[in-house]
Amino acid sequence: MALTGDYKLISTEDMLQGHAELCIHAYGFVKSMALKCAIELGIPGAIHGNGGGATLGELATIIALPPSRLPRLRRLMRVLTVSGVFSVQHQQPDDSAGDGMTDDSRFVVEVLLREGRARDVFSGVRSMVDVGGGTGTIAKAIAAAFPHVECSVLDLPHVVAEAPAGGEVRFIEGDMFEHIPPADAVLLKSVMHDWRDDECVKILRRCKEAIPSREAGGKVIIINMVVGSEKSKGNSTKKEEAQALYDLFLMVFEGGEREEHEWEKIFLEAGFSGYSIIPMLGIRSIIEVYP
Ligand SMILES: C[S@@+](CC[C@H](N)C(=O)[O-])C[C@H]1O[C@@H](n2cnc3c(N)ncnc32)[C@H](O)[C@@H]1O
Repeated sequence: MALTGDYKLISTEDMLQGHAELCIHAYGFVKSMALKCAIELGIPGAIHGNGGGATLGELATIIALPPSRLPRLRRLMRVLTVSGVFSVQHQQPDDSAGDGMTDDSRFVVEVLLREGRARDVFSGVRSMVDVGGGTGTIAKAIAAAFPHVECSVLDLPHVVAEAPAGGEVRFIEGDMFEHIPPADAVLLKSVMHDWRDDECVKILRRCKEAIPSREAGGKVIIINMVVGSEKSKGNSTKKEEAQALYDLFLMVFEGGEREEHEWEKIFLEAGFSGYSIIPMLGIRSIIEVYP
């Protein structure tokens, strides 16, 4: 599937389905890693010895997993259930289950601009800073599509040094943990999944300092996954499988995708009053967070 070809010939639904399937193939090796890990942990034997089924908590106790590792076990089992190695019979309350980035940004912008909802996201926004915005692919596309939005990019000095000079977008060197320049909206695309909860709370506090009140149009726009937002009944969807694989892949880098309650926790801790999830990007969503 060509991601840089002529998108116009393909429907948005097909593009997003294709993206989910591409992720499943690209991160397919994660399934083998997960299976090896499950065998080494003795999970199949533990389930068998427990009568053929176990809750996550029971499993953790049987394999003597430290409680701090329970979230990682949940992520591992999510991959093994969405890929059909194990099955979930009853959903338990605690059991819910460089260039590449630039291409991805082009893909996201293409989808964003096709959908009327993108207009809602940017209407009334007079200025936006794309935090961790790299060399500005998204910011440039937004500036071109929504000329009323003054766009800038904040990134680390060595990244900004590679950014093209001139143009509509202003590049600012800085550290998002220290200061974010003022704007009506702060965009964070594919940034938060690289950081722990306490680090995300720090970034979000800097965001809150940068934006005006909700009444004055202030908001943070996050583009990331909300894992398990479309709970399937019965078979797992391609979308869930792609999300679970990518999430476990990120664990190698100490990162991870979040479920809605995990997002909510960090938003509240950073002092935000509310949020709204717009699931319009296939395996990812736009999350608007309000001060
Ligand atoms: C995973 S990339 C995402 C890039 C872009 N948002 C996208 O989706 O294509 C993370 C970006 O965050 C930037 N970054 C990392 N730490 C940062 C910091 N402390 N302050 C500002 N930017 C940072 C990196 O340089 C990189 O450009």
